[in-house]
Amino acid sequence: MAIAIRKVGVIGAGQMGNGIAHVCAASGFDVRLNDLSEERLNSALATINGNLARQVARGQLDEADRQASIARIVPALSFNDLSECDLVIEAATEHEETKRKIFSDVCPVLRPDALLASNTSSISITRLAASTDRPERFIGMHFMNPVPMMQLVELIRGIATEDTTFEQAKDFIRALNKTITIAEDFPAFIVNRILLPMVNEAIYTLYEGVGSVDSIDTAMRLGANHPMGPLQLADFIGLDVCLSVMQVLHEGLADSKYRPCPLLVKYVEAGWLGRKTQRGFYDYRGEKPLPTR
Ligand SMILES: CC(=O)CC(=O)SCCNC(=O)CCNC(=O)[C@H](O)C(C)(C)COP(=O)(O)OP(=O)(O)OC[C@H]1O[C@@H](n2cnc3c(N)ncnc32)[C@H](O)[C@@H]1OP(=O)(O)O
Ligand SMILES: NC(=O)C1=CN([C@@H]2O[C@H](COP(=O)(O)OP(=O)(O)OC[C@H]3O[C@@H](n4cnc5c(N)ncnc54)[C@H](OP(=O)(O)O)[C@@H]3O)[C@@H](O)[C@H]2O)C=CC1
Repeated sequence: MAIAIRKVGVIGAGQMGNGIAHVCAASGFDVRLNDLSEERLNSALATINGNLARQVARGQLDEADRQASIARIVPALSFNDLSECDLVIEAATEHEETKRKIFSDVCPVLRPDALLASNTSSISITRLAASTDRPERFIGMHFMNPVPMMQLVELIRGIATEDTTFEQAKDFIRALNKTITIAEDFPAFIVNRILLPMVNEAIYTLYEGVGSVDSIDTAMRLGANHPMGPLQLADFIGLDVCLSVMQVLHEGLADSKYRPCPLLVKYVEAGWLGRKTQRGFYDYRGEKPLPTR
């Protein structure tokens, strides 16, 4: 039975969670934003405020709408604060056990008819759904980074996702004024099946000494008209996410062409995760980003 989606819970207030909360609130939905710490939630609200202000400065939003949007986002430190949500979107770390633990903790407090979605970049929706009490009302809803700027949402049904869930998810994404593409539930779906091997290949190009960080990013920005070079993009996505996606592809498709570049592994092991840790293929701690290799 279809339910009206008015109140949206977002679990994980990082790069993606704050962007999803931003677009939901700006589209008129009430939002409950959850993360592990009050500090992270406050930081996310500040980021959202800044990005909304950026849209006001660009004339994409008026000041009254900015204020109304931010007022619709309520921090939710406890999963109990999500109990009245019609839809909950999980956007926590790309680590299957973390997601499964979130689902086992949050499902008991949700209404039985509430929908549950994951913003996972790559992990099997069917497998994640099986770890919930509602595989029929579970779906992959894959937003792109940065969420307020990117038009696409990839929609992925698990084997048990019901038609009503699928239709409601499509209506919800359309209400966000986003464009839907449908992917089958195979490792990394469509966008990351194509994009992340390219990013991994750019890291191999650096690792093998074919080019420098600067020459590789310049080559692809000016040679292929990419808005960001692949190494800049890797830092933007997060090197931990890039590595997780390559590991899911490598394990899920059992093809050595998806093996993560050892240099990517090394950066993640060093905690150099890109922009979110101020250092990855570039060092962001100074005036302008400086290549770290
Ligand atoms: C990994 C996955 O699972 C799937 C994915 O998401 S793959 C990644 C997909 N995303 C991409 O490929 C992004 C490629 N980059 C771009 O399209 C563009 O560089 C961009 C849209 C991100 C920015 O475009 P731009 O014309 O440079 O915008 P501009 O106004 O100059 O903004 C530049 C800055 O603002 C950010 N930005 C602008 N508006 C923003 C908003 N509303 N919300 C968040 N960030 C915003 C940009 O990321 C960039 O960051 P810094 O402020 O730290 O420098
Ligand atoms: N980065 C990208 O470009 C894209 C990422 N995605 C996907 O979105 C999801 C989030 O990615 P991203 O936003 O980049 O990751 P981030 O690391 O930026 O944010 C993840 C957030 O989830 C929090 N978190 C971790 N465990 C829990 C928990 N148990 N309960 C609540 N919050 C938790 C983290 O807190 P803490 O840091 O304290 O652990 C962090 O604030 C991933 O599945 C990723 O694959 C999808 C599209 C694009």
